[in-house]
Amino acid sequence: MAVDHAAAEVDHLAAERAAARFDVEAMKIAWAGSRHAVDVADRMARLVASDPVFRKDNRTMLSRKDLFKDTLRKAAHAWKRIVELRLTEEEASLLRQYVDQPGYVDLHWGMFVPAIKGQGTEEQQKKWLPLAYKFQIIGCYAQTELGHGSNVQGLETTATFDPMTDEFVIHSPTLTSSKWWPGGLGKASTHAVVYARLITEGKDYGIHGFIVQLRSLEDHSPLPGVTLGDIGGKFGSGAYNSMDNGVLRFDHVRIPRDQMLMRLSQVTREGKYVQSDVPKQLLYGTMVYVRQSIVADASKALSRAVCIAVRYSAIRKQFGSQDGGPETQVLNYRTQQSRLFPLLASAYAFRFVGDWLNWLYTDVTQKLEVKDYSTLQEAHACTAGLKAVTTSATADAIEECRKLCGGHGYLNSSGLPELFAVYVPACTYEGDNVVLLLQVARILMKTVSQLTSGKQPVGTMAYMGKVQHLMQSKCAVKTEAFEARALRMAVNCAQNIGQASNQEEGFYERSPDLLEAAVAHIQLIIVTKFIEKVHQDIPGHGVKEQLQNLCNVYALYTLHKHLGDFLATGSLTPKQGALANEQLGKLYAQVRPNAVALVDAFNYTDHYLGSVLGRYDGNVYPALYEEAWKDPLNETVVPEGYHEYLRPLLKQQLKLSRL
Ligand SMILES: CCCCCCCCCCCCCCCCCC(=O)SCCNC(=O)CCNC(=O)[C@H](O)C(C)(C)COP(=O)(O)OP(=O)(O)OC[C@H]1O[C@@H](n2cnc3c(N)ncnc32)[C@H](O)[C@@H]1OP(=O)(O)O
Ligand SMILES: Cc1cc2nc3c(=O)[nH]c(=O)nc-3n(C[C@H](O)[C@H](O)[C@H](O)COP(=O)(O)OP(=O)(O)OC[C@H]3O[C@@H](n4cnc5c(N)ncnc54)[C@H](O)[C@@H]3O)c2cc1C
Repeated sequence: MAVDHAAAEVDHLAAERAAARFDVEAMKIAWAGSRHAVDVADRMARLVASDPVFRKDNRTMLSRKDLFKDTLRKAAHAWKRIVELRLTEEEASLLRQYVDQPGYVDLHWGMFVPAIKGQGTEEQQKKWLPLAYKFQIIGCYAQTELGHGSNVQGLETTATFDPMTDEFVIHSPTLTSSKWWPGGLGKASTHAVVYARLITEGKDYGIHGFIVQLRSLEDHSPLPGVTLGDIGGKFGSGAYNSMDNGVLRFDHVRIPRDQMLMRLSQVTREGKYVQSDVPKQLLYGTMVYVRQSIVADASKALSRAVCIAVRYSAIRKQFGSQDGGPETQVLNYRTQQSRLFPLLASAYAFRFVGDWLNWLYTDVTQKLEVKDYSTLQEAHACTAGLKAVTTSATADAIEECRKLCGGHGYLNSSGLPELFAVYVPACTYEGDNVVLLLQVARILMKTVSQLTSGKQPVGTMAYMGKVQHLMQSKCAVKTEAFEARALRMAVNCAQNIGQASNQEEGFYERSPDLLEAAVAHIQLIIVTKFIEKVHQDIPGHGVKEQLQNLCNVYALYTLHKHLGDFLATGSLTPKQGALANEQLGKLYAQVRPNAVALVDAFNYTDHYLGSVLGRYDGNVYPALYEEAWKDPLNETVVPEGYHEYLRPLLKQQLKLSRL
């Protein structure tokens, strides 16, 4: 049962809902993963929607200061509820999701705690995690600097070991070494995991993590030698401005030696650097964790936007009534369908690939615990690539949904401008998408180069082992065409790089093609995982059929959009390309009667959607009208400034016209 719309008097979308050819309740389970997941999400969504502290309809009208204070208030209230109701970790994390306001807690739970868990020794975890779990300290993840973000090895902050005092001296030697961007740093955090170059016995050992206290636990003032603040307003109103992204400089700040995160390497009391027998890439482990959770978030953001656009498109009518008949629902226009339904299919595709990625991440983590590092590269390639492809597609899709809602989509009350503004930095944070795709491309090139040596690729690269077959065959319009396209693009790149004077130069020259090869590889993964999902036993009347349909839409739409790649690599013939497009049109017709029910299956409350256009009851026009009157500009009939600026102008014009 959906949440705060139960009491709606009229369901303007009732006819749409009645037309659906599948069991929506069963689809909710397929989307959420289990009956239990639906129930917990429902309970948490209700809890948030019914609590006035979590109100967010006025957010875009708040000043930055008020918005920040509102975020602090919501975070404190959420924590109070979590403690009072003894919520489980699963429930608490859903509660935070439905509160739906970026804030320091995201970085505290999402990066600070995982960094200590992943890079701290058992002893360090015992010391710091209980403090973090009880919010006795608030932490952030201070990696990026003013001068370097993507190039982590280029960071300049130093941590120099002083054997005299058994301390590290943390220092910002240049302006560009100032930490810049960390969320929660600007105003809230008391501590940070700071990434700095470790220097001991006069040698620079590169980037390592350190736990550094930044503010007093008594009065929140910065500790001696620490300069910090907020980096300023960001894109959009409301949106990510609730987050205090910060700047931080150190002037020879001393921390005890045991605040270096020492699971991967240690510095002894004498100042000797000791490398553990684990791969040094584990330093990047927190980023791998966050990237997989960003993929899960992509389907949430995309499904929100699509839910708004589908419901509104079913309500909105334009044209077609010249002879007095009813106007056409814009959802019936073929163009609206061909723009919107692929996004609906993508929301489902990203949801399922996100689940799979979560499984992969859990599997890798378990292997790491028994010192099996064999799937580390696979985890890096999949998290980096899927993060890049799903966030770029989602950001574009939210903007497309805004356009699909016409003029009203541009109003803050549609929820779409803020959703876009909050979401779009996902293309940059946790690794710029281009930089991440180039990481995937490097791994692809490595895999191609190993094919001749007989080394069989594994995991998501396994298809490359079918090189003989895929390089020659003409493909049916199925997964095989995606495999052939991805492999041939990668092999073409490898051949072109091979002709350059050296590997690095070749990689640099061919990087635009490499990006496309990486995208092709990742799209193959998304299609494959969607197909695997629909091959599972999925209960509920018509549910499997709908998912099969959406899977076909996602695959054929991707094919249509990238037809140039498929044709250029000879993976498909032009005739097959045309047939695929033909088929796509037919699939849209099958989605149409189910579209509203397919977005209902996301089970979002009106509070979470935060959109007058996406209301469950479809009662859009009165809501739009009422919302307008709430704007602060409408508090007075005659605007402030009339007497200073409008009246004199109007009087002056009167004089001129009399001349
Ligand atoms: C409407 C309201 C709605 C409200 C919604 C509310 C919710 C909102 C919540 C929002 C919360 C969002 C929080 C956002 C947090 C953002 C935090 C950040 O950005 S934090 C900052 C994030 N910053 C970034 O992401 C920085 C991006 N940059 C980087 O990650 C690295 O510098 C690099 C990967 C690009 C290069 O690395 P580098 O070492 O220089 O050089 P090489 O390339 O030579 O690689 C060497 C070897 O390592 C290997 N390898 C590499 N990575 C990994 C890995 N992860 N693992 C394993 N292996 C890895 C690689 O394959 C190679 O292997 P091999 O060939 O030798 O075998
Ligand atoms: C909202 C937000 C929140 C953030 N939160 C945090 C946080 O909590 N903690 C933290 O430490 N950091 C945080 N960051 C920083 C973020 O991780 C970095 O901004 C991100 O990793 C990108 O790095 P950059 O800014 O150095 O971009 P740059 O690398 O300078 O990118 C600029 C351009 O150069 C291109 N480029 C760069 N390198 C290459 C290359 N090798 N080949 C081709 N093109 C290239 C990029 O594609 C891009 O177009 C946050 C950023 C944002 C926007």
